Amino acid sequence: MEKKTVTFVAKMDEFLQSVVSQCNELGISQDFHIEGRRLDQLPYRPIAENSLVVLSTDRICDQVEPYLPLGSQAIIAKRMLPYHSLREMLEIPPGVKVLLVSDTAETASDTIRLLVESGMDFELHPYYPGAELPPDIDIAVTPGESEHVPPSIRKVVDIGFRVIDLSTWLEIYAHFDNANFHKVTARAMQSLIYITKELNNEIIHARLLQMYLEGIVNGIEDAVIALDEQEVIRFINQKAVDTLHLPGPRVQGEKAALCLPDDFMETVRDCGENEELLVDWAGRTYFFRKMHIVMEGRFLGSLLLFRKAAEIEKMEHDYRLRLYSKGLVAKYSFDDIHGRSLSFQKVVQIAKKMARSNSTILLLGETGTGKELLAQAIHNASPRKREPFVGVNFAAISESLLESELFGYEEGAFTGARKGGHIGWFELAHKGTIFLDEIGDASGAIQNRLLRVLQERQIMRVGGNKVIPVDIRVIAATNQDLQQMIKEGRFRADLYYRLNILPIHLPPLRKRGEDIPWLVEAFVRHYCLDLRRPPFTLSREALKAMQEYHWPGNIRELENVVEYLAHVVEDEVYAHHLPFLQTYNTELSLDTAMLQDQELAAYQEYEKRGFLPEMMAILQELSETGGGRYALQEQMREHGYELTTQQLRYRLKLLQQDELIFVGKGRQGSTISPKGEAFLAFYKHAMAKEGMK
Ligand SMILES: Nc1ncnc2c1ncn2[C@@H]1O[C@H](COP(=O)(O)OP(=O)(O)OP(=O)(O)O)[C@@H](O)[C@H]1O
Repeated sequence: MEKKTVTFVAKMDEFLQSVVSQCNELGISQDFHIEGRRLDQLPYRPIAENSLVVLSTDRICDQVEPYLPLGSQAIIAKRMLPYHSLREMLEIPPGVKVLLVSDTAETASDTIRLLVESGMDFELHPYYPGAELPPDIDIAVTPGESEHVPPSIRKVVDIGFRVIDLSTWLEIYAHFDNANFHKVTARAMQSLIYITKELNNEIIHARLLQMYLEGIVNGIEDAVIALDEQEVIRFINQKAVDTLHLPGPRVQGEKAALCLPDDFMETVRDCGENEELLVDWAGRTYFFRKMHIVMEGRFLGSLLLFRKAAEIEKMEHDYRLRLYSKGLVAKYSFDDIHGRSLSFQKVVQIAKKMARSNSTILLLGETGTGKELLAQAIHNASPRKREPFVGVNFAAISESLLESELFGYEEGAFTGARKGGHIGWFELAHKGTIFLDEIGDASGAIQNRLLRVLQERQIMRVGGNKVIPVDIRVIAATNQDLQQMIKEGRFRADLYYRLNILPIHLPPLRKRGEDIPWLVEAFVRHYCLDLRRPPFTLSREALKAMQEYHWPGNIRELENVVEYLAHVVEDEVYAHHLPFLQTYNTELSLDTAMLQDQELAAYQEYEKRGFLPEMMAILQELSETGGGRYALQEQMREHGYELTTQQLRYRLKLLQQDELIFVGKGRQGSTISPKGEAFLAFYKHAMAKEGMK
């Protein structure tokens, strides 16, 4: 059978092209001979006789009429949106303002009508070249006219040309009595089924996602409520239902003001975006936070999160306890720092100011001047106070261990490396403060690595290949003259400049004699309380002697002296009681039976580490001669103890920490303390008893 002709007439080529592709898609070209004419072609490309003429719009009827061949009939095409455009349109949130961009006012309003008929419920504003652009719109929809979209639009959805509606195809088939229309509907249905399936999958996916999200939000510890822009409750988790004593999640969909407590709603309104408040409702304190939900630049509502303040405090407390158990806390604050001299007050004032900044601090001062105390106080006055404080003493740990302790190591980094690797001090200090004590004792290799950490704020574990960023505040301290060490090539100048950003010089005690009475008073109070004994006073000449003494061990030494006095004097201290004015005085020495728990612990610790005899030999040497480290090293060698400088320094440090010796600055050397004498006597006594058995 000869195919009948259908001629489509339109102003634009694009319409004719879209008809051709629709005919191919739906198999219409198999039933009809399809022709296309642009309006301006009609004078020289006549329409075939007996052809059915389909006009793209009724607006061109008058222009086409003169060219209609005798006996041919014209119909107006009804148009619809292409199915594939539906998906993209559904992604636009309902109620949003959308610009409908087309080439003319007519096509713009035609498309708007089509969209409204298809159930799209966003606010559509027509736009075409020359039209005024309404304000506050950043999404545009266009039927293949994206070149007319104004540049201020952020998102463009091109739905493509409107295609011929199925009812028009039915009219064409009916006109020629062609019974094949069912094939066309079948093909059209296929596309629809495909789209429906896709949408269905998306709905299933969205439901699953919602279930997951609800599971997550119900699982978290915070109470959560989501309100839309009309303050209707869109979501509420079980925790919120319980906290506010609500009848159940069925309040979802209700106006918040009608079902949530008044004082709660007051907080919701008072709280700004992303603000956090501490509020009291029904006699309990809560931590409340409000966040705005914004999509495609549009405010969709608010997310309210709240929790009992006591729970947060408990969490913080538990966290602090964990830090305590690992020894990662700073015990001291500025309240524990005594001293009223002008020079010292200045130091404290500067330190308090520096605490607020994040910059590196370098504490310089002789041994015992309070560098570590100050570092802890700075940490506790800084915004990092709730985070770890990690102290590293470069003199107390051997070079071989130091690198892996500082930076951690990966599993298998070396023989003996722990399974699962090991977290280093820099990582432990993340978010907190790392205190690099005795930095002058760091070896060249460690100085190199430290420099890199300070520059890059990231570390790499030993045997690892991953860089780990660390957010740390660095406080370094030394009693050595770093500038002199730089001159001698023992300290890197660039590391010094990285550390010396905010330097604080702690004055030695001999330069602030006016502090001595205050310090003595504070330590007397402390130790007498500790020993549960009445406080004692210092005679005028004892105080004078103290102010005249040169205090090589600074405040640590003064503290030790007061502790010693607290053990041995009754109610008044005279100059002859002062240990630094005596050579060893048996009458005043502690009875070995009086060995305190702390000393006993030290004794057992040395024994456990296997260097009790060495420690006693050091004490013996110091009790006989005293003196500098080099001489001591030599004397120890004579006694058969081969100690490296590092080892000797470490042992002296331990003895000093246990208050058995006083360590002087530089070449001043160390002296045994009265406690040390008692300790030594106790040891000798124990050895003698051992020998008699
Ligand atoms: N201003 C002070 N007020 C009260 N106690 C102080 C003060 N300064 C120091 N101390 C006490 O003196 C002792 C030594 O202080 P700290 O360990 O901080 O000194 P340091 O300068 O770090 O010594 P080193 O260089 O030997 O490590 C500590 O017991 C500390 O509590």
